[in-house]
Amino acid sequence: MSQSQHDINVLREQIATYGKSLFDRGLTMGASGNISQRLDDGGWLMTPTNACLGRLDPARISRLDAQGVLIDGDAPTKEHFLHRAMYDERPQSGAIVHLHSTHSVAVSCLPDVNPCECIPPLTAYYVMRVGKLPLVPYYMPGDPALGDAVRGLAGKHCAVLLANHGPVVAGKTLEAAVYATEELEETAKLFLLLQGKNPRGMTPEQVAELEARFGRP
Ligand SMILES: O=C(O)[C@@H](O)C(=O)COP(=O)(O)O
Ligand SMILES: [Zn+2]
Repeated sequence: MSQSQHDINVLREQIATYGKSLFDRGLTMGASGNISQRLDDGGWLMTPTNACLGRLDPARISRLDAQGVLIDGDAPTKEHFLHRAMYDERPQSGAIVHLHSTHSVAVSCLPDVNPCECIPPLTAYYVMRVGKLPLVPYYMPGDPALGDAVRGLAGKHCAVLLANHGPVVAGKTLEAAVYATEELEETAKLFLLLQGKNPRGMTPEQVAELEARFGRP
């Protein structure tokens, strides 16, 4: 059964609350970033294009039907196809967060980043929340080709890093997607702090043990 209007309004409020929390902590700036939530009827709530995540009006959050047609609220983020590509490949995911969080963006600009795993497994929590983070080649924001590029990776990865742009992170719930985005940003910071220091990361055995115990994110 699909959600009631009341349930959808609660989800709208939740997007605005998390958006403000992320913005207030400097995890995204200006009108950058976007958030979406899958709905039971096959549609989505998405933040409107050019909206500041810190000042979202829940009533103006875009609601799209299962075909991606706007049925309520303002025009959606220009990355709607990127979010939809990720949902198509990840039926287990209920929400997606895209930010321009500083340290994650910095990693996305490094020349020698490993495109299969932009940040090594430095901590257990990173392995549990984010896992292997692939790099998506640079595309202009809003380019539909970005959706196709993400589609090829999203089935196996809950998070991807857009080159010279920022992270896109899916979670079972919006809370889970936000937590994973925060963990990614903190680990990107650690990774940058440790540049040139030859850090001791998690061993493949330790990573495998975590995956066996907690599953892949
Ligand atoms: O970087 C961009 O332009 C977009 O990816 C973005 O973060 C904000 O775009 P809108 O969601 O369309 O405002
Ligand atoms: Zn962006």
